[in-house]
Amino acid sequence: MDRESVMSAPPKSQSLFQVFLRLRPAQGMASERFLAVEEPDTKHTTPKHITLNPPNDRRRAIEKFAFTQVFEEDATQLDVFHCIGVASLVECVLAPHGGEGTDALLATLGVTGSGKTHTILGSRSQRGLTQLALDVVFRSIGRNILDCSSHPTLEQTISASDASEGAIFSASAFLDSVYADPAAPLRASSRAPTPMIGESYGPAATPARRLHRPSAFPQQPDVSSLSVSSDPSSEYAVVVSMYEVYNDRIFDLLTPPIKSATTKEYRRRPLLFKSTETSPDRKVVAGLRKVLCGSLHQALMVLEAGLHERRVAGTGSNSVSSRSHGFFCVEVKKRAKGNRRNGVENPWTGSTLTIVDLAGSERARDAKTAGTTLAEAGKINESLMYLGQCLQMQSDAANKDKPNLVPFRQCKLTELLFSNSFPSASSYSTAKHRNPQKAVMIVTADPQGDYNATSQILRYSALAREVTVPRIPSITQTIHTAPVSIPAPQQCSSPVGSPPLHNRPFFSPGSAAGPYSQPFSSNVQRTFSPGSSPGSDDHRTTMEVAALEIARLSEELDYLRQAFDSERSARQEAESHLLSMEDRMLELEQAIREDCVTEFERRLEIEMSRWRANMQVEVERGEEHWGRKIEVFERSMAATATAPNDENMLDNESESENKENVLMEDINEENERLRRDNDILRRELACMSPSKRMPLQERGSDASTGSRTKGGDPGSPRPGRKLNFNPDESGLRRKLENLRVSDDSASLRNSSGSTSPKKVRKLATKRWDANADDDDMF
Ligand SMILES: Nc1ncnc2c1ncn2[C@@H]1O[C@H](COP(=O)(O)OP(=O)(O)OP(=O)(O)O)[C@@H](O)[C@H]1O
Repeated sequence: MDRESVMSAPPKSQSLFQVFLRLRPAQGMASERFLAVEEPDTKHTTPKHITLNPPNDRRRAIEKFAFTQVFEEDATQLDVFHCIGVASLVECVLAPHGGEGTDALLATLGVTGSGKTHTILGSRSQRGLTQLALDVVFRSIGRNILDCSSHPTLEQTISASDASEGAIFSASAFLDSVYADPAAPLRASSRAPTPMIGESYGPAATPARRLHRPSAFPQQPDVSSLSVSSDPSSEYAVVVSMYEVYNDRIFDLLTPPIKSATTKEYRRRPLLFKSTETSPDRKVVAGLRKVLCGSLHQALMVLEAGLHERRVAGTGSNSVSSRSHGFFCVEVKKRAKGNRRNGVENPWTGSTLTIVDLAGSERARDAKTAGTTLAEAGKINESLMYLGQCLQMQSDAANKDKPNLVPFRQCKLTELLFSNSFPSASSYSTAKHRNPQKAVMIVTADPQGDYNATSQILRYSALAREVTVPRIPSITQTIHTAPVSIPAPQQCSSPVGSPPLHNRPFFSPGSAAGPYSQPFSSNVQRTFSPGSSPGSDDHRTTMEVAALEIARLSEELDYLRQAFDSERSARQEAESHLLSMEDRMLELEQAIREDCVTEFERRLEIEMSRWRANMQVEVERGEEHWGRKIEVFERSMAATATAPNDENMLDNESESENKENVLMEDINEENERLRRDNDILRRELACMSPSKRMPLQERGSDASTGSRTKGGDPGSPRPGRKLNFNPDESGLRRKLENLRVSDDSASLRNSSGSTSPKKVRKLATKRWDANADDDDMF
C-alpha cells in the first residue's frame, strides 16, 4: 500500500498528521552540527530527508528521517506559512461550499529552545503562524462577519448554540476588563515571563493589575494579498478561546484567577474535557471563557491577554521557556443568511482552527531546572512521551489492515489532540458525521543542539526512519592493518522515501513491554563492507549482530535516560511535597503541645487557688474551735472558784470534776476525730499531683455519693472520707459542717458560753496533759 492510498483510505487507516521539520538558525557559539539536510531528488524540489550523524560516537547508528517537507534555517515565517498550507486549513474551517466545515489543528513539537513558539507566535518584529492565520480568517470572511455592536442578540444566540457551555463575552467587554485605560502607557507586545509558582499566582500577577493595551502589532510578514474563499450565502462569527495544559490539567487563560479564601492566593480552577448534553459524541473543554471578535485587532488583543497568563520560565536551555502546552482556538461559527424561519433564528454550526504551542522536552541536566520547574519538566516530558506513542501508533495504524488503538487517554494532552480525531461509536450509528480534522505538525529542531533529545523527538514524529549500522572493523583487520583508519558509515542500501519507510521500529505496535523492548527489526539496513573477503563472513556476521545489539542498547539507553529524568523529577516533586507535609505536621504538633501546656497551667492554677482557699478555711475553723474550747474551760474554772459556801464545796468539787471529765472526754473525742481528718488531709495532700487527680466536680460528686450510699450522716467524719473540693458555696458549707467538732460542742457554741448540765456525763477521768500531744497538730 503506497502512501497516497493510505492517506485517501477511510478514517481507520488515515494518518492524522502531516509532519514538517523546521530547523532553527544557529545562535551564539555554535557547536558541532549533527544534522544534515539531504538534497531533494529529481522528482522533488523541496528537501524531505535529513540524516542524523551521532557526534563523536562512531558506534552509534546513523539515522535517516523522512518528513512531508524540511525547512532549512533560512526559511522565513512566510515560507513556512505557505508551504504547510495554513490557508487551506483556514478554508476547511470556513467551509466555502456550504455545510459544516472541517476542524483543523496546527501544532509544533520539539526540544526546548528549538523554535516552536517562534514559529507559532512569532517575535516582537515578526508575526507567527497564529497571527497570519487570524489575518487570513478575517480577511476571507470580509463583510460576512457579524459583530456584537451591530447585532445585539449575537452573544445570546452563540451562547445558546455553544456545546462547551462556555461563557461568551463580546470583545469590547472582555478587553475593557483586561486592559487598562487606552490612554495608558504602552506595553511591548509578545509574552512576558509570569512569576508563577505551581498553580498559584504571585502578587505581581494578581488580576487587579490590568495590562497595558498594545498600540501596534507586528505587520510582517504581510499576507494582505491572500484570502481564501468563504461561503457567500452564510454569515460568520469568530469566537476566540485560549487554555493551557499545565501539569496534566486544563486551565483557562482568559478567565482571571480567583483568590482562595483559605490560602489568600490567586488560583485558576482546572476545567474538564468531557462530553456535554449538546455534544454527546464529542468531548469539549467545558466552561471556557470565549470572546466574540469582530476584527483582527480584537482577536490579537485577546491573544495577547491570554499569552500574558501563560506559564513561562527561564531555564538553562531557553530564557523564556513555555512551561505548559498552549492551545489557541479560533471557532468560526456559521449560519445561513436571511430572515428567521417562523421567528426562529437560523442555527449556528461551526468548525475550529486550533493552534497548539507544545512545551518542549528537556533534560534536567541541560535545563538546570530545580524544584517546581523540574517537576513541570517531568510532566512535560511524560506527556510528550505519550504523544510520541500516539503518533507512532496512528502512523502504524495507517500502514496496517488491522489498526492499533491509539492510546490517547493516557494524559490530557493526547486526549485533547486525538480524542476527536476518530469517529465515536455514536457518530457511527447516527447520520451526523463530522469530517475528521486536518492536522499539521511542525517539528522544530536545532541542528547544533542536544543530539539525544533531538533524535528522540525525530524518531517518533518522522513519517519514516531508516537506520544505517556503521561498519566496525574486525579485530583481525585491526591487528594486521596498521595504521587503522575508521571506516566511514555505509550508505543505506535503499533510498529513503521508498514504500517500506512507513515502518518505524521505535515504540513498536503492540509491544506490551514498552518502547525499548523491541529490537531493531524491519528497517535496519544491514551493511556489508565491499573490501571484506568471503572467508570472513562468519566473523563479519558476528560483528554485525554485535553492532545491531550496540545500536539497540544505545537506543534503549536513551529511552531509559529519559525515563530516569522524568522519574527523578517526579521523585523530587514527591520529596518536596513530603517535606512540606512534615513541616506542617511539626507545626501542628507544636501548636497542639502549646495548647496543652496552656490548658494544663490554667487548670493547675485553678486547683491551687481552690486548695489554698480550703486550707485557709480549715485553719480558721481550727482556731475558732480551740478558742471556744478554751472559753468553755475558763468559764468552768471561774464557776468553781466562785462557789458560795463550804457545804456545797464537796458537791461543787465533784460536779466540777465531772464537768472537767466530760470536757476532757469531748476534747479527746474531738482530738481523735481531728487527727483522723488531719491524717486524711495529709494523705490526700501527699498524693495531690495535678495529673493524678480527678476533676474536682467528679471527686465532689464521688464523695457525696459515697456518703449517701453508706447511709450515714454525710457530714459525719469517717476514716477514708475524701475531702470535698466542690467549688460551689453549698459544697463548701457542707464540707465545713463535716469538719465541725461535735454536736456537743456545737450546742456549746450555740448557747454562747452557757454550758448545759443535761449533756454532762460521768466518764472515767483522763489527764489533761495526756492529750497535750494532740494539740500540737494544730
Ligand atoms: N527560525 C528562527 N529564526 C530566528 N530565531 C529563532 C528561530 N527559531 C527560534 N528562534 C529563537 O530561538 C529562541 C528559542 O526559541 P523559542 O522560544 O521559540 O523555543 P521553544 O521551542 O518555544 O522553547 P520552549 O519549548 O522552551 O518554549 C528564541 O530566542 C527565538 O527567537
